[in-house]
Amino acid sequence: MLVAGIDSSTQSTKVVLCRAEDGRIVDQISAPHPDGTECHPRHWSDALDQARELLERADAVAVAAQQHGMVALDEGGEVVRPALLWNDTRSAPQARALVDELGGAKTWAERTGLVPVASFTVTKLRWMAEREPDNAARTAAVLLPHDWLTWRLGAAGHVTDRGDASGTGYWSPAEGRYLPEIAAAALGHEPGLPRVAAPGETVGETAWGARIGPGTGDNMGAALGLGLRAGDVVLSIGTSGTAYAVADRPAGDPSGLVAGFADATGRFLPLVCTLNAARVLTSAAAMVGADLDELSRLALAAEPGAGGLTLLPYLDGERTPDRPDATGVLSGLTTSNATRENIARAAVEALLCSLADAVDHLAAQGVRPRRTLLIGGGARSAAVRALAPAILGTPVTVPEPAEYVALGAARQAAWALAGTPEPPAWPDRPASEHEAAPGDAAAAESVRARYGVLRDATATW
Ligand SMILES: Nc1ncnc2c1ncn2[C@@H]1O[C@H](COP(=O)(O)OP(=O)(O)O)[C@@H](O)[C@H]1O
Ligand SMILES: O=C(CO)[C@@H](O)[C@H](O)COP(=O)(O)O
Repeated sequence: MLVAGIDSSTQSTKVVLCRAEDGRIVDQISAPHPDGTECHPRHWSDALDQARELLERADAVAVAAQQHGMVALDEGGEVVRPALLWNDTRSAPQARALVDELGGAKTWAERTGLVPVASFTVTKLRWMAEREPDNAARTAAVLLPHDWLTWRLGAAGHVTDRGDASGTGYWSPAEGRYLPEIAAAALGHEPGLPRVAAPGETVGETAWGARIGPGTGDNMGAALGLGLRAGDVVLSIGTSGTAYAVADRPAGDPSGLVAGFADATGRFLPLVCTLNAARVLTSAAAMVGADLDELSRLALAAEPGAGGLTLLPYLDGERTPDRPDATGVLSGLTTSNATRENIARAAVEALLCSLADAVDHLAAQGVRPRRTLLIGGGARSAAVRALAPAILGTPVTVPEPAEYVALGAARQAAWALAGTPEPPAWPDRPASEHEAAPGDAAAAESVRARYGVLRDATATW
């Protein structure tokens, strides 16, 4: 039996076809999405259509997709406007207003596991209600990207899962139910919301007769694809930077730094997300006129500390910390340290400092890492892999490069096929272990200290 897992993430769609019994990959394909922070959902289905032949070989399929995006549908199921994505910051003022209106950060964290920032769906509903009242009035149902793709594949009605529902801001992870009054307060009327399927449930059948799993958010998908265990902390360097761990109890962090998501297995997934990750490297590469491999080589040729350069990597505004209007800052520049090598090094160190902050936020909520895993496109950078242990202050495990989100969706599809209470036990994939080089370890403390000073000094800019 074969199963297909779909990862419809910010920059692209990736599909893997695997053997259902052990997850061995037999084929894979990818197709790009347009750039931008809003996207008509038809671009996701167009990208998926390019994988149609591969998909039709599968006996079961499931979709994991970028979280939080607002897909508004009218009475007839037509898309009302392009989806506002998780990295669109226009709803930051609405986020602040919603926090105040519904009783403050502590109440939000207790009720929904989240404190609204612009990423979460609920704030996008409010933005549409205020700025596009006609679109809001026409909105009969609100889905997330994975819900919409799952429906288009043939699900029986609108369906979601706990993982993705927990990123909306109108679902309670602690109680496992919607809070429709919050969606209504944001939008101006109560929209139809997708049914929350059980983990491992079959939610429909494709046109070619394959079972459809419930799908989930991309981070929950990666957790399932990695077979995450207690004590594992994942750092994912994709368009977003994320740090997360599985937990038996829901999180509710009133500071809003940690989002108290649910996972795709019935447990929970406390998670910190930044807006700036792999693209910090692509932007730095463009700055120094290099490709990504050359950027990595340049960074490794520089001394630890980048000759005194520090980059604050909030290029597209930032979500953690909540600074939607922030920009990047390059500090400490002199005539003697302004080299391509130092700029490359500063970019890699900045990305890793931002992830180290994310791990600290998880630790403040009681997550104690025993193993740190590095995944996502950015983990393909040799410089990231080499410098991560020193900046993070811990050895790092890098699973072999693979599409872990898509693999998680495939494992969920295999689960739906098996109809068992637990997902099939797929073997761990090979991984490499990385330790800090002595010179890097000694310098890391001052690199993080300088980064912290710049981060805090710019908080009110
Ligand atoms: N060798 C590399 N070095 C640095 N970044 C890389 C490398 N290979 C891919 N990337 C980056 O990884 C990102 C894509 O990662 P991915 O995890 O697939 O993101 P997403 O899930 O957000 O679409 C792109 O921004 C790409 O530039
Ligand atoms: O908003 C979040 C998590 O809360 C992001 O992690 C999105 O889910 C997008 O992920 P990538 O495209 O970076 O994989």
